[in-house]
Amino acid sequence: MVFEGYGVGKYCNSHFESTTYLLRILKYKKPGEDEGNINPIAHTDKTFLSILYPNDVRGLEVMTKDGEWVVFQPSPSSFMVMAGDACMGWSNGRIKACYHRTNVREDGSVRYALGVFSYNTGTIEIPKELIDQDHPQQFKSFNHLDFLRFYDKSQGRTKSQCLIKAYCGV
Ligand SMILES: O=C(O)CCC(=O)C(=O)O
Ligand SMILES: [Fe+2]
Repeated sequence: MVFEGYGVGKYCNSHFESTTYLLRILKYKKPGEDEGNINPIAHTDKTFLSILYPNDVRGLEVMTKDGEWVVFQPSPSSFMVMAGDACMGWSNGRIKACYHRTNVREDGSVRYALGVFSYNTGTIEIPKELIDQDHPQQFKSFNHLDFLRFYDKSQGRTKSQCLIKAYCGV
């Protein structure tokens, strides 16, 4: 859908042939008084796409482009699809990586979510159709798995920042 929406559907097959998925069960709760912050700090995912299916406990918060935090309202019939850093690189910055955090506020509530995270095993290149005078190239081609290694090494120092610019920004 995303590829077709941008008129680059012809690259879809080759992209999916080199896509791999990670399925995780996530569990978060409001931290106890002596626990500090046990939930993920604000971040962008390092994925291409992340798909979340949570239970009915609220907690996922997403930052709007105006800098406001909004709480995602879970419903049994909805999934949350978020662009990660790799999608931002691939789309030449047209699709922004979603800045989000988990913040369970209700005492005793436990948030469970199923997360499907997609990664590309090859080199990600911006489709030439997405580069023009109005949209000059913002990212060099990059290997997604090498980008994850770069992220791993920068843990703690830059964990909360969108790293894709630091990694392969032009
Ligand atoms: O609370 C959630 O479901 C999202 C967790 C999250 O941001 C992540 O695992 O990257
Ligand atoms: Fe996340």
